[in-house]
Amino acid sequence: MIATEDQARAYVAGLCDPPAMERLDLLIRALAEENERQNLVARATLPSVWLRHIADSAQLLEYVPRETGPWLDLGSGAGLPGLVIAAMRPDWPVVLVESRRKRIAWLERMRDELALEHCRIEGARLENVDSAPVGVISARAFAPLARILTLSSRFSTSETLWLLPKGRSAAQELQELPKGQRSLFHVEQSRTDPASGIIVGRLAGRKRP
Ligand SMILES: C[S@@+](CC[C@H](N)C(=O)[O-])C[C@H]1O[C@@H](n2cnc3c(N)ncnc32)[C@H](O)[C@@H]1O
Repeated sequence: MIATEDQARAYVAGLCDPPAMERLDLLIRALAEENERQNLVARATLPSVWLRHIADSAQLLEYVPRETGPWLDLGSGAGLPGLVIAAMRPDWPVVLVESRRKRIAWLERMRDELALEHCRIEGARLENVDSAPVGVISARAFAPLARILTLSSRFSTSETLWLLPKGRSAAQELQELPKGQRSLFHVEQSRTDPASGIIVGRLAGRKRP
């Protein structure tokens, strides 16, 4: 389990190269500044930003050993986990969906400052984003599991990997799914919080067109 800021930074450094760590350092500095203008993350979490936000996001890469098609991050907000993934894997196509105007502006600015050419911001409600098959769907603190699946299944094929950090409600939310869907997912323990879970799985049936 990763428990301290030093451990979190070392863990993330093990998952990316030194230029990516420089991008993350820049992102963290900008996040602290921008958080004075808009509430991107809870202020109390900033002293443990590596643990609570960066490593918490970066751990999703352990489930994605190589690029498998666009990574779609729903309700990116501050850029968690999507912008962190894009900063660590700048060659991968990453799409950040966010509907709030100030957050869209923040994500666009960071995409430009970090020179993330393969990162695209969809500044719209997810419901209005055109369907296209993706390799990974992530969503942190976006919506209840059943609603995420209802809103986002149109982006998924049988090969799409769903990575849904769910905090302490992971097992409960999974239990509430209809049995057929429930069996497609399981809960992995978060590396940054022993009580938190990440719902991981693939939907059956739809082949990539
Ligand atoms: C609670 S925040 C979580 C942000 C980020 N994922 C994190 O973990 O810090 C949820 C975000 O989803 C965005 N959002 C909510 N509903 C949305 C929708 N239908 N389409 C696009 N974005 C949406 C909100 O504007 C907000 O920034």
